[in-house]
Amino acid sequence: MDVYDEELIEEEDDSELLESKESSGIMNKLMKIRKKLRQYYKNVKNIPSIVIYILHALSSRELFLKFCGEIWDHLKNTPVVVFYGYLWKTKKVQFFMNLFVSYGLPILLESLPWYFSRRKIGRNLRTQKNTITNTMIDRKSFNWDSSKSYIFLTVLYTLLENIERHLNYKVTVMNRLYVKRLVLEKILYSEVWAFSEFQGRELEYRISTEIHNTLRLFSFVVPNILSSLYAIMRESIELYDGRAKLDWLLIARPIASMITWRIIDWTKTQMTGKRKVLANLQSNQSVAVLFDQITEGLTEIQLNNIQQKKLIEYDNIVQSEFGVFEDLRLFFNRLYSSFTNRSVFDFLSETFVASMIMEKKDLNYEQYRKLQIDIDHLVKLVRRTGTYVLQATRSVERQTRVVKLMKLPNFQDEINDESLIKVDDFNDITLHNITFSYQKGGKKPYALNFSGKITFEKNSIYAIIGQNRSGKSTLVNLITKLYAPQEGTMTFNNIPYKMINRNSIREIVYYVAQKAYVFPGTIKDNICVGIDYIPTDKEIIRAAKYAGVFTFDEASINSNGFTTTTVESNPVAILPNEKTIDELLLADQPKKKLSKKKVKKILEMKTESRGSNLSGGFAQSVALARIYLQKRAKIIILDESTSAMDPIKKRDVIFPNLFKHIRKNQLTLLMISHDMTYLDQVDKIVLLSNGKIAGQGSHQELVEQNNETYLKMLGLSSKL
Ligand SMILES: Nc1ncnc2c1ncn2[C@@H]1O[C@H](COP(=O)(O)OP(=O)(O)OP(=O)(O)O)[C@@H](O)[C@H]1O
Repeated sequence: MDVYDEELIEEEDDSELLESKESSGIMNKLMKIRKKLRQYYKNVKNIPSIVIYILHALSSRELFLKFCGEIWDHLKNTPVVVFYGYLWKTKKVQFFMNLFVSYGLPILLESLPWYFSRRKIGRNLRTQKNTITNTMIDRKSFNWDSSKSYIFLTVLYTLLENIERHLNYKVTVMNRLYVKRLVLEKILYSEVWAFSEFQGRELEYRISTEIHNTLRLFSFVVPNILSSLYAIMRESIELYDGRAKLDWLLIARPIASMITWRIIDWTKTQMTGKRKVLANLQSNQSVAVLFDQITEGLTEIQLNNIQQKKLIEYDNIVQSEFGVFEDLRLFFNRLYSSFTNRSVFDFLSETFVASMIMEKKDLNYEQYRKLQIDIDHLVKLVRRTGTYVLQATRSVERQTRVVKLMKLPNFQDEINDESLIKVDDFNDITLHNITFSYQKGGKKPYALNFSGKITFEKNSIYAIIGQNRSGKSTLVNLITKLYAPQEGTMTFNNIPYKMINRNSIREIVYYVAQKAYVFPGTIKDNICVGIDYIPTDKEIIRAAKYAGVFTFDEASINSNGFTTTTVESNPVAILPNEKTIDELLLADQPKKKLSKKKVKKILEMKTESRGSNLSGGFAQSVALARIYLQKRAKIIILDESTSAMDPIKKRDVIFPNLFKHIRKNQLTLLMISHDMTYLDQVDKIVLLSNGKIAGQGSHQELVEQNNETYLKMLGLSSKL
């Protein structure tokens, strides 16, 4: 039980408390006992240690409060508490439905007259079935009344059972969906760096499933344990009332039968069961991974002719599976199961006990059956309770990984944190003497480690350049508050970054990555992602046009959409300037403008996950188009977002439109690129090398300074 793990019961700082109370006599004794107890429970982690721990906590008010605090600290991150807390905040109806269906309804049904209680109806049904059967055995005439009542009770029983089941099912399905939403919310608002140990699929499937399973503890397992315990109590009382007819053999037989079945099951598992399951799981997983790899890298596999190697990999997995199937033990396992399933023990023991009891207690067969059925039912209840208790233990064990996810650092609370400043305009950003490392604790190697100052001001265009791994993207990561530097100062409008709400910074910034974020939908959907108004067709077309979405090799568009071949730019396909939507769409002069049909076709073209049906440069154009629809952004950051575009498109469409847009709207552009052709058009270049500032200034200034690194990058240095 992780609630009672070492952390919780380790030597706490209540030593002060102990000392301050040592003055009083009785208290003194209590303290000594408590010290001893503490010594004991420190070493023992089992139920007695937990009981002792609780007793210890109950010995003073302060310790009790501390104990409650500690328990809460542990519980608040458990899936059950987190999930119900989440429902309470976001979906109260579902919260109350959970409580009602799991706890309220069973209590309600049990407290209404007997024909509302499944337990009581079940008992009546068992008795009536026995009576009807025995009427037949005794060759008496058929009892229509009992039969009618049996049918009626069966219908009622099924109705009640299914109402309960249906409600349970509904709540469970909804819970499952809300669990996924909770996980999604955690992912969306968690610090990106905290995810290294979680994989996307694991978060979506494994964690969701584990949270869901642990919720069963609260919504299914615990209510069932409680209702089974209640039923055991009631059924035992009723049996006790008729104890004159009871005999120990009657009780011992089903217990012995239960134990026998346990032994049979255990032996079976020992023989082959677990090994088979394990092997199957492993091979399934390996096959899934192999298929994943193959679909991801199919192009490379085909072009490099490595299909045979992949088939051999599969054959190796199949071989390991055969290793298990060839095992003779499987055959013996089957043989053993067929024999034990014939229930020899059950049959012989029952007939033996029946003859003994009927004679000893002077019972007829009907009376004997009635007793036996009630006892069997009781044993079944005990067995069921045991299974639920086992399930409960497993659920608790499962919590560890989920708790880890719940504890992931996230900034959801920051959204409404009033103590942080919200910036709503942009003047400047400065970074001064920054040291930053991705390693925990800010240890070497440093991604950035510079002395000096970098400033980004409003209404300006900046190019951030440098060789691979020089720290360009890292600089952007710091500016967008994705990470914080270990040393140095960073300010936004002269306010230290630490004091600023990160969401407010991100409202002002619009970021486009190198690998375009393309999701399944249409090109139009992908252009409009993330904006909080509905743009007109005219706005969308203009954005697309500025970003080069219509600048392509016309031959590459066919009846199925685009081919993924590299395209050569066709500047003649550029749309005309500033026309009305109808003019834009109606114009159909193939050599100069795109027809309405083609524009529509492009915008409505289906995109696949990760943009797999788009060429790299085209996907980048789609992503770039988004910046032209941003109305709040004051800073545009492009992190190699044009790297896959052809040089003609960049020269004729992308850069002219981009710079015009930035200047016209008085925005600030931070552009990371390995493209050197536009550098004379930017206001300032920030040159990085190995995490340090290698130069700053306009193209002209850097050339005049004879900046070695810069000239080298331009290919102008003799010291290449
Ligand atoms: N998420 C990360 N975790 C650990 N190290 C990282 C991470 N991102 C970058 N680094 C490391 O930080 C250093 C700087 O990387 P960064 O991506 O900032 O360089 P860059 O100049 O943008 O490079 P490129 O031109 O290749 O994109 C590199 O050594 C890189 O390996």
